[in-house]
Amino acid sequence: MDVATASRVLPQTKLTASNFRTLSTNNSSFLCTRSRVTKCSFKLSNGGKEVHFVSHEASRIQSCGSRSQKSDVLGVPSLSSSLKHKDSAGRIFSSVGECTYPVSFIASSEHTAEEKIGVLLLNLGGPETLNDVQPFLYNLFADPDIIRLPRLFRFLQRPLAQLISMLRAPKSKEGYASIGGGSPLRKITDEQANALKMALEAQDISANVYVAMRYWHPFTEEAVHKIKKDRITKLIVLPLYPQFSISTTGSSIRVLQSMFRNDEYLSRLPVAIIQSWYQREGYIKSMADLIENELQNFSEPQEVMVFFSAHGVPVSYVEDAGDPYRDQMEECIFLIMQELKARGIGNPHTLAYQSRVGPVQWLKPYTDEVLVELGQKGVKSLLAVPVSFVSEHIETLEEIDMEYKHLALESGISNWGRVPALNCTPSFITDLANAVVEALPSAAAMSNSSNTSSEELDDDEPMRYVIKLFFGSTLAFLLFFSPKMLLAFRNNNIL
Ligand SMILES: C=CC1=C(C)c2cc3[nH]c(cc4nc(cc5[nH]c(cc1n2)c(C)c5CCC(=O)O)C(CCC(=O)O)=C4C)c(C)c3C=C
Ligand SMILES: [Fe+2]
Repeated sequence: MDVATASRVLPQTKLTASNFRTLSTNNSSFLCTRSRVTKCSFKLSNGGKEVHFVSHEASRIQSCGSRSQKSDVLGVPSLSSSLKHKDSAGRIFSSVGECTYPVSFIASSEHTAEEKIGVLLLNLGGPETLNDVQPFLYNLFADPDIIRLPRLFRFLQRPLAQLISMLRAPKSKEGYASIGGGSPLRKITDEQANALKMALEAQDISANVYVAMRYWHPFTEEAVHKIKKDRITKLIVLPLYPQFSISTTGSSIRVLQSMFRNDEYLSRLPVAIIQSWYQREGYIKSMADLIENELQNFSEPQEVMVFFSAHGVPVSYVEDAGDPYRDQMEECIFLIMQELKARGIGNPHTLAYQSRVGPVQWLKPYTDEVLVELGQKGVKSLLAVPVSFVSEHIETLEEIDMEYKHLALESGISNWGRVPALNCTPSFITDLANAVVEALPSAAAMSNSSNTSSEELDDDEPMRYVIKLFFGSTLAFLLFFSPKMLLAFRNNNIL
């Protein structure tokens, strides 16, 4: 895939929900001129609506086959989630999400001796002690990309976060207590950062690797402060989420953008952001290796149902806000299964979504419901594969290993296995290092453009604003006074 990841780089991005929606529409064409362009025209075929994105120093990387290819190569990326390409080495990658944003680049600068390269790993963060749980939850629910309130109700974000975090904390604490009293995420992410630094060194690239957590230490702000202190001259932003979601990578990028926008040094710093990398050959093969190994632990490996369990997101993210998460997840599973098939492993498989929170609809099917159904259908052996996250965390160690295992056994699935998270698997870390190397030539300064916040969504159109206002009020009313919500409050299992 090589520079394919770089095609997901999005400095100067206007990260708005309307962009997500507009640009994730299928059957669309995206037209950019080559080299430095001033205008990218995105044309929707349904309805003929045309949207123009103007950028002052625009050039757009299109997926290309060779590492030596210059970053100012422009192309005609497709938005179709089903499109797949082969690179010069015949490896398959897809164009999913390439045009999720209007993207602009300054032409590449060569890697020079004086350069101080930084790699910023984005992650979610987790409470390190039980006392951290409630403030961690507050940070999470105070994020407008996690609880997406209509603009008119934004003033409720923090009080709501306070309320929900307090109600959720006892249940969360139980979970964290059962996995040793805190999240292992910081330790594992630090190990991944060190391993990545070494993997880059093995390619003669000296880089500082920083960890930026969204909801707990070390916070994004702390990492950015270090980057400034170290006078980094080129930065690659690498989310530790293979698939893009508004709620994860999108949220962290929004924070970065608001920090970079108003800082003289940061706004000039050449940056490349790798949006998603679920389709990278190295990642797909590493996942297939883990599955292949784990299947060997079953007495009849070919009988085992391979059960992919991904973290869910509310349906509205995908269907209203255009989050590419579900499409990317489905394609990711397709690629892993294709890789297994190529190795002669043709097990049945299924995908379900776990960890739903609160009274809204989440992506379906739900993991717990599917496990029960599979048990009823007579499935006897099942291998759970956590797929949306690359480190062990509460949802693998507690939710899958304890809750779902228990449910599966109760439902008649007698042979249970679980694929470990990738953590520091060497082939995976090497692939991350390759992704960084491939993105280096495309680093470009972030724009000073003023409007990058997802809070400034699509309220600029009066009609849309009125509609949002109406549905927002209805939603808030339903949310606060629905029997389900009241029941949830009463049972203390809210969110
Ligand atoms: C790709 C991964 C993840 C997506 C998408 C995601 C969306 C999402 N999550 C919540 C609510 C919670 N998430 C919590 C913890 C948590 N979530 C992820 C990953 C994704 N979340 C991770 C890696 C973790 C940290 C785990 C750790 O080890 O600490 C929690 C807290 C834990 C709990 O109480 O269950 C909540 C709550 C929402 C609402 C959401 C999308 C809108
Ligand atoms: Fe989560």
